[in-house]
Amino acid sequence: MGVGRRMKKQGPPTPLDESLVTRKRKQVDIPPTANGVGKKRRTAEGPPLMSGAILREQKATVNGKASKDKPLKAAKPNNINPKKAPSPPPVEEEISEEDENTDRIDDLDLIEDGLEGVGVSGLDALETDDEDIEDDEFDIADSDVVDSDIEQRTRMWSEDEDDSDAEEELNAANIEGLSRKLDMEQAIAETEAQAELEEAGMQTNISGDKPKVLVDDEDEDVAGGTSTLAPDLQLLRTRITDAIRVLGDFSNLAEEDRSRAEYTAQLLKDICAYYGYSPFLAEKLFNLFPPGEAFAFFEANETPRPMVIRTNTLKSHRRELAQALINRGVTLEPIGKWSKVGLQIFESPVPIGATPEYLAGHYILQAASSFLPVMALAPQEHERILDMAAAPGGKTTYIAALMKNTGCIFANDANKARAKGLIGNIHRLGVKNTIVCNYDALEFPHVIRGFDRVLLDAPCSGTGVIAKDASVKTNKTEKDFMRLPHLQKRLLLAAIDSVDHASKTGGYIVYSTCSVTVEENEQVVQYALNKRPNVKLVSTGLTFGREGYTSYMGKTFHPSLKETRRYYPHTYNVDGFFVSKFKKTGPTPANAVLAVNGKNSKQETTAVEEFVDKTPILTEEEEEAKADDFGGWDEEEDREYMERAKKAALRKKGRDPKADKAKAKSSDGTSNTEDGQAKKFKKTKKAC
Ligand SMILES: C[S@@+](CC[C@H](N)C(=O)[O-])C[C@H]1O[C@@H](n2cnc3c(N)ncnc32)[C@H](O)[C@@H]1O
Repeated sequence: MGVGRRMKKQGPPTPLDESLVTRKRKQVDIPPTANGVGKKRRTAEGPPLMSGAILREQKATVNGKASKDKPLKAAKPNNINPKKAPSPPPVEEEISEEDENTDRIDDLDLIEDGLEGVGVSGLDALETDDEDIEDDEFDIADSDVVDSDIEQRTRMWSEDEDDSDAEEELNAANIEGLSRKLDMEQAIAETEAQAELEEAGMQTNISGDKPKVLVDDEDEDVAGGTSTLAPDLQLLRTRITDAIRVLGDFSNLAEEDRSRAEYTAQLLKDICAYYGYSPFLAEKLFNLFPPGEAFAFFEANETPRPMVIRTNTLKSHRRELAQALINRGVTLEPIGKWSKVGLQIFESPVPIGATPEYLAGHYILQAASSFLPVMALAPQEHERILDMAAAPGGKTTYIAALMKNTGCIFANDANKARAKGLIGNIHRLGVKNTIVCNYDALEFPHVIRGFDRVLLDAPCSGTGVIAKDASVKTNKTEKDFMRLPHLQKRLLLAAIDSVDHASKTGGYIVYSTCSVTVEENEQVVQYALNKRPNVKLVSTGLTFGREGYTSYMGKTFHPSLKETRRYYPHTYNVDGFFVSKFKKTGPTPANAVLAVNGKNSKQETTAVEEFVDKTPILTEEEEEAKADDFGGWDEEEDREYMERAKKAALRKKGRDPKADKAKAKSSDGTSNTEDGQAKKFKKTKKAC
């Protein structure tokens, strides 16, 4: 590859080619909605990525509306063949118990092949003062880069070098011109979009005021297909957009004597046929948004999110890494002001999961939204952290990097095979402060507790990462949305009970999922608030993301749920995610049962022997005096807790603990106080 070509790749990606029908079609397809979703997507089009970003930043400054939770480029459509038809409904596969328990992996670390089309990010305009995260002082001008690109690249890095760059460009002399230019661009985009909408209307027989959406006779549903005919995707799509238009302006556009429910039912049916969702999941996801936005969400699930890598600051610096990859012909740029370690990869002639830098552990492939729970956790150096469901380790290794390999992390995963993958990543990235364990995390407060911070990145349905795993569209059933929240609730209580409320530096719990359903998020958080009055929700510290629901479909949640954050593919071009942060304010009250390793939830509420977090609140001197090599815990006390837990569990099963003890002694010659769990615990502690 010649220098010229390489240099060409270094700059921001070129704007989408006007001649491609795909762009137009994408615009046409966004129905104008009351909430402006369609409009947002249209107006985000136009200038090249970075210059667009800079201009938009300037405009935002001009208007004084640089909204922190409204990324200026968030709604930019992906450039991955927007014409692509949605994936057909996947063939239903039988899911093994293990797969079910594993649930979603929100990291791409196992991807080892090269890049093909990579979407344009909406991330780079997100703002934050991520002061906690260090960046480096790599001088880009010293590189072997040909001058012609330096200008572009300086812009590309301006956010690191000088946050005020964009504002400096905006001065009294050019403010008016820039503003006018932006207005013009916006006007052009809107006119284009309008024309295309009209054109779309004319292409069908529904041109006119009242689109024909409702199908009277199912047998004659040409668009939706019959038992013998494949669905007509183009017609289906048009009907979907028309239904959304009607629902957005019902009094004017609906046919006479037709109800909203009829239109909604038809729309849902068409969504299922077009995108391949089960009716159950389509409805669940549809209900999260106004119709127009739901459409944007379903659309976003058809294109992959941008590929992102996280610099491993234990081994490299972002600029140094970027330079090394640029030299290999990789086109990349920082993901945005909100992260100083993320790089978005646009194009690469080499497999990004097999470069020498990758193998040397200078970076990890990690979805952008997967940074967020760790940023919310905000681990401090020398702390003791528990990552309850850690494999394959994207978040664990980020925590280790933020802690600069100090303190101690317990990285746990119930799945042994996945825990091995976690070990691999830990080694590759040079993490030295982490102990990998393989417990059911429900056991945790009885294995070790007293952590400064706990991350529970819970197993979930993966409705936020459908673009990565389309099987979610059909393989999640009603049962999953009962089973998973049930597990998540118990895991969250275990997370809370594992934290030291008296931690001098922490006392925080972060609960996150890569799912967007309310059952797995707000409802789980609300359950924890109900069961543990010794925690409260606090700000995640994340500067963007939508507030969590405080009410949803007749359910009302605590007002503090607005401290939680939701992320969607169609708003920030990131995987769907949910992040919440709790502060533990006191010991678990006596009437609450410390989360136990019960096989059923009843144990939590009906245990005869209650386990109470008796951790006293100590003064600083007492804490210091108490602290042993690992922040202070009492082995005798833990053994006692474990024994009592075990006895309670046996009694509940109707067995006599004494008889079992005798049996255990006779079979392996050891006392049941030295059971597998205690041994594991001892080993773990020794290793630490
Ligand atoms: C969303 S993934 C975690 C991703 C991980 N935090 C990361 O950033 O790489 C959920 C994990 O939970 C694990 N898991 C499921 N049930 C568990 C349980 N009861 N205890 C501990 N881990 C569990 C799964 O094996 C899976 O690795």
